[in-house]
Amino acid sequence: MIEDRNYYEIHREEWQTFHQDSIPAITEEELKELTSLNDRLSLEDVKDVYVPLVHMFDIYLQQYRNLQRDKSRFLGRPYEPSPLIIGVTGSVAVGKSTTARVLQNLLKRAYPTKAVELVTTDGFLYPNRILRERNIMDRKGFPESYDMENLVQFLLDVKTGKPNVRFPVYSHRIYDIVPGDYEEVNHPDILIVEGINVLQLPSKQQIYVSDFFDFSIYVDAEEEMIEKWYIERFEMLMDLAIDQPDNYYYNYAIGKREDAIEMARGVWKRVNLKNLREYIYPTITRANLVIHKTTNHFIDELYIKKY
Ligand SMILES: Nc1ncnc2c1ncn2[C@@H]1O[C@H](COP(=O)(O)OP(=O)(O)O)[C@@H](O)[C@H]1O
Ligand SMILES: CC(C)(COP(=O)(O)O)[C@@H](O)C(=O)NCCC(=O)O
Repeated sequence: MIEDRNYYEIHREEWQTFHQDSIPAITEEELKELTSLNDRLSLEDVKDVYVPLVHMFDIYLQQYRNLQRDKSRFLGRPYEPSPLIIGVTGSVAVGKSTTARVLQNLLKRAYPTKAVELVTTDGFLYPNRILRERNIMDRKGFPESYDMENLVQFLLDVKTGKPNVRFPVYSHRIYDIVPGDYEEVNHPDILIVEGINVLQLPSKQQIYVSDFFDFSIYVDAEEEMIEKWYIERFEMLMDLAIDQPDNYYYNYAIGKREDAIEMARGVWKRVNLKNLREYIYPTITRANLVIHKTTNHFIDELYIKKY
């Protein structure tokens, strides 16, 4: 956990009482509908943690719009709305995608007329072919495994209002970039960018990914817990692969379970834990908000940056 005078440490019990009158209170029906979209997420977490968070985003969104509007008026330039961008980061398997998806759904609900899009930076990993050529297949997720220039260009295009901006897609199922597959965002009002690398400093570029962020979140938990969640997800991916010979996890799924789990533990330690310690965790102090999770993904504390 972080100890920093630049953060307000807020316990869940206090956090859950925060709200804004500008956003209508969520109904039990809506809560049930939202959690049914993601059965891993508890109703309490949505209500106690994510709803107040979306209420706080409202402050950022209003300020962002006012600032952009006043600035263009001052400069005598036409007001061109650009998206508010939120970054979500943390270790592999800490629950970033789950957090990003629930935020997307809650923001859509709070702003029914606004387009809220989600992009994961996995799509900007180099394809396995290139990782193999560069002999960095065991460095997947480390800074050198991402095409950061392309990611920065993507964010620049979206922020500056380019229409139909494409981005590549990564699949855990094939453990690779999906060849020729792209998704696109078209003038979103809010964009959530989720990935382990989004608060990292660039090695070559002049611009950081985080230069485009209006708000950033780091999802944090103890290493031993994240390892457990990583292994559980690995087992779930194996279970899904059992009848799919073309699935990356198939060979593990049909082999001895203990061997597969031992292998996954090795990957966790050699790759993902190393990456967490060397490159991901050091970015925690750049986040505007740290969400701290404990056993069973229960969120116990939040840290909000003061300045
Ligand atoms: N709030 C939660 N409650 C229960 N399980 C969760 C929660 N958040 C994530 N998980 C589980 O933990 C594992 C890792 O989550 P995921 O969102 O895939 O992590 P990441 O995107 O950080 O790699 C997955 O198996 C997911 O289902
Ligand atoms: C592709 C990833 C870097 C992305 O991380 P995630 O989506 O799990 O947050 C990661 O899932 C990964 O594949 N790491 C390499 C080692 C491994 O776990 O196989």
